[in-house]
Amino acid sequence: MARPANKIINAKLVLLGDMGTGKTSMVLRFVKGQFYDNQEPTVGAAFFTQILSLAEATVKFDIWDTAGQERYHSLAPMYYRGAAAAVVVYDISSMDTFLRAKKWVQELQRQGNQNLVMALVGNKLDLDPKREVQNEDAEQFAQENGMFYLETSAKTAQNINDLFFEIAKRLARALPSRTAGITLTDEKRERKRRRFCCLG
Ligand SMILES: Nc1nc2c(ncn2[C@@H]2O[C@H](COP(=O)(O)OP(=O)(O)OP(=O)(O)O)[C@@H](O)[C@H]2O)c(=O)[nH]1
Repeated sequence: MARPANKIINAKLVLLGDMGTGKTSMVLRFVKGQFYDNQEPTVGAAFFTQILSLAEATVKFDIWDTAGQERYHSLAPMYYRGAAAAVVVYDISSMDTFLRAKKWVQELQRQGNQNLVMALVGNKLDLDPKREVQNEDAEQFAQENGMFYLETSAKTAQNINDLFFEIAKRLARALPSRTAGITLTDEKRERKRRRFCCLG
C-alpha cells in the first residue's frame, strides 16, 4: 500500500574534520555502499546527494564533504554556512584528530547556524585495538556541547547508516508539524553561493 505523503526536508549537511579521518569514505559508504583502502584526499570539497525516507519525513541531503588538509581551512565557512547539520569527524586511533575535532566544534559554535544539528563521530572503529581516544571522553565532550555522538567504521559500514538516519530524525523533529516543503538551508545565501561557485 502506498505510504501517505509526508513532509519533505531539503537539508544541507557538511562534514568537517582532520585530513584522513575518513569523511569521504563515510559519505561514499552511505551514498554508494563503497569503500576504498586507498581513498585519495579531497581537494577543496566534494558534493553528494542522498535521500532518506523516514515514517515522519523524507529527507533530501545535500552533502558537502570538505577537505581536511589545513590549506583548505579558509574555504570551510562557505560549506558550513546555511548548513542544517554538521558531522565533525575524528579517527579513534589518533588523539590529534580528536583535538582538531574540538576546534571544529568551537568554530561551528561561533560561526555556524544557530539551530545546527551537530554530530561528533569517531570513525575507524575497526581500529579499536589501536584506540587513542576513549569513548567516554568523546561522549562527555559531545554532551557538553549539545551534540550527539557515535562511533563508526566506513570500512566495515558499522553505524554509518545509523548516523545519517539519526541526523534525519533530528531534522524532522526540529521542524514543526505543518512545514511540508520547508527547506532548512538558507536559500538566499545558497542561491548566492551557487551563482558564485558556478560562474565559469
Ligand atoms: N581502517 C579504516 N580506514 C578507513 C576508514 N575510513 C577511511 N579509512 C581510510 O583512511 C584514509 C583516509 O580516508 P578519507 O575518506 O580520504 O579521509 P578524509 O577525511 O576524507 O580525508 P581528507 O580528504 O584528506 O580530508 C583512506 O586510506 C581510507 O581508506 C575506516 O573506517 N577504517
